[in-house]
Amino acid sequence: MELLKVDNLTKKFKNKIAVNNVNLSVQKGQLVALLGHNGAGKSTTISMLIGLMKPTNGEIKLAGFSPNDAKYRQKLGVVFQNSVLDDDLTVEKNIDIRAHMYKNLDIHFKNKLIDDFELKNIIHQKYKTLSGGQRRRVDIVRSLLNKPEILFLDEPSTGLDIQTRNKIWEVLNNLRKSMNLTIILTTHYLEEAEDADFVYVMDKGNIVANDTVNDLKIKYTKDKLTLYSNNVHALKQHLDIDVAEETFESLTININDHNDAINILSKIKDFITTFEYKRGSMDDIFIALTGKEIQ
Ligand SMILES: Nc1ncnc2c1ncn2[C@@H]1O[C@H](COP(=O)(O)OP(=O)(O)OP(=O)(O)O)[C@@H](O)[C@H]1O
Repeated sequence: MELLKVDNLTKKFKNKIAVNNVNLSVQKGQLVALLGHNGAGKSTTISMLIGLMKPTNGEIKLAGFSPNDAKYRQKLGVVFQNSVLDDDLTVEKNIDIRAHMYKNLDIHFKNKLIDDFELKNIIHQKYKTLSGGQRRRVDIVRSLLNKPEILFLDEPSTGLDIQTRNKIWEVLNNLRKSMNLTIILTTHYLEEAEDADFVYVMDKGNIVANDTVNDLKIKYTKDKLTLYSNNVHALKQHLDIDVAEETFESLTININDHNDAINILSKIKDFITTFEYKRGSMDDIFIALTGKEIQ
């Protein structure tokens, strides 16, 4: 079922077009990534989707509602790049202030979130004394208290260590299963986009690709096979395929998949000492589409 539909979304700041005719379609329960460099237009897009910024042009519908409908806002959870919590209040107080804003708050769900995101032993600490990872976990709990249908995460993992990032995603993935939660995230982390059901790549305000991770890989990446040899010259003569990179001890070739690799390896096995096989990555996709590497 289509939950969010965005048509020709555009935002101009004076003469600058920050978001240019963006179309999005998000199905309920999907994890959708908006991937792009600094300044690509991701945050501006999110700001319009959460009703914080008025589009210059275009239409946004969430389950049929527009951003200025109260029902639209009730369906949202938002984690901003910069926290909106009160530095001088404890974690508990910050969460409770938000919880009191909801008439039908599910206390069990609130407690479950506090457990799942492991906030119990920091619950009496002031927000300003928390580490970046702890803050982010509190921010996410705050955004989920109202059991949103759709959660917007604007660069949720920036500056977090790998363990915190994994923990956050473990809990979010469980919520996706149990609540059929839909998540839209903007990210610079390719690994995060790798798990997405669908990816929109943004560059200079435009969507330059929209596809599943698998299809993006098929279209824009090649697997690489690096062959190491004591006699690179002889190896090259036995390969009937173009060489992408050459060093004094190795040749690297672009191939379609592991079946190609097995065929090639069986033909030239007597000429190599060892090999490396590397599958195409999201990085390759980004470079192919924008000419730049993402961080
Ligand atoms: N209020 C504003 N006034 C003028 N220009 C703006 C404004 N907000 C954003 N921009 C410009 O719009 C473009 C898109 O910015 P945006 O913050 O959406 O990018 P982003 O992809 O989210 O980048 P980042 O990854 O750094 O957060 C940038 O060139 C930015 O300078």
